[in-house]
Amino acid sequence: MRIIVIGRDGQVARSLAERAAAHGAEAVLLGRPKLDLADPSGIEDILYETGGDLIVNAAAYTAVDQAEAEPELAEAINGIGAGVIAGVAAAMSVPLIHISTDYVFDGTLDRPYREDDPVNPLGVYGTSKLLGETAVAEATGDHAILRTAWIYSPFGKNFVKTMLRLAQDRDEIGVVADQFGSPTSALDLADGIYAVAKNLLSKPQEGTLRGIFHMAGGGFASWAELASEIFAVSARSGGPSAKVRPLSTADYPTRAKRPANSRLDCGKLAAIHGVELPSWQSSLDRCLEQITAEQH
Ligand SMILES: NC(=O)C1=CN([C@@H]2O[C@H](COP(=O)(O)OP(=O)(O)OC[C@H]3O[C@@H](n4cnc5c(N)ncnc54)[C@H](OP(=O)(O)O)[C@@H]3O)[C@@H](O)[C@H]2O)C=CC1
Ligand SMILES: Cc1cn([C@H]2C[C@H](O)[C@@H](COP(=O)(O)OP(=O)(O)O[C@H]3O[C@@H](C)C(=O)[C@@H](O)[C@H]3O)O2)c(=O)[nH]c1=O
Ligand SMILES: [Mg+2]
Repeated sequence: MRIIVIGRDGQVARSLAERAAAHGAEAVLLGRPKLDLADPSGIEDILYETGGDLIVNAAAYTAVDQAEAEPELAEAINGIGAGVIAGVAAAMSVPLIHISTDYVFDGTLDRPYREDDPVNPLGVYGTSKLLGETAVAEATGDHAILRTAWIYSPFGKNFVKTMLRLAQDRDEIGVVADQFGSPTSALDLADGIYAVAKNLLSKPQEGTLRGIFHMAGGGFASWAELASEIFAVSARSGGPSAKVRPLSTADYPTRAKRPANSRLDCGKLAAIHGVELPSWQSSLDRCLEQITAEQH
């Protein structure tokens, strides 16, 4: 199985590269400057030249606060660009796995979100990702849109690495305790993506395998709970740690509004694709081990 991955240095792209061999797959990563989602002109030629059995779009404009100041760029990359990739996937007759986000929801529901719950993004990033979902679905029926959340990994930028960095010169860190979600290891997500890829390729006509699925780590947390667990694990191995001061959203103003509840119900994925990601706590342990190992 040869997979074309859109995105090169991102958390999910790098995790797909790292996990490829374990799934007997070859991952070819395409990123800027060669492939720029904001500049659709050359994309079709590059994808045809590269060739593959399936495309995974793991590239996106992911700076949630910055997006409020750059809505056109975020929508070009996450909306129009995603649709261009999907159109080429259709032309090449290969399935597309597209990665989307919990931030398409407004967070007002009082239970974990299912795939068919109403979307209503609170900010530009979520709006742009929702445009991408629509563009993908319009361009090709042969797709799985995987909504995931709160990704962490040893790679790139994420909340886990931010907390470890801040703890290096602070004893106490204020973290919002009233936003709840589904922390997800990018490496677990990569394993899940390969499992879905195999299902799509082995049953090209099977409609139930196609559509929107929630794929996130097992269990839920607030950002403050996640931070506390990061520091508890890090402290045990002598790494940086700090006391977490729980804040309300109002105490931590940000440019973009974030959902208070974006917990994802992943039952549909388990029932249809037979995929269930490990609990966020067990994977966080492994991620911190990997981060610590890389620092020595
Ligand atoms: N991070 C998270 O918590 C979550 C992410 N997601 C989604 O998961 C997917 C992967 O996210 P993640 O790996 O964390 O993202 P990262 O921010 O780690 O990486 C994003 C990648 O997209 C690339 N990219 C950005 N703009 C363009 C462009 N114009 N053309 C080509 N490539 C571009 C970046 O390239 P470069 O290195 O050149 O900047 C980078 O490699 C995205 O679709 C995101 O929306 C969903 C839920 C949670
Ligand atoms: C750094 C920091 C953040 N926070 C809060 C702000 C925010 O509510 C929450 C998380 O902040 P971050 O900016 O790290 O995370 P954020 O950029 O909102 O993360 C999101 O990224 C996009 C790409 C997604 O798709 C989402 O699933 C989600 O992972 O923690 C604190 O309370 N204290 C802090 O010191
Ligand atoms: Mg951020």
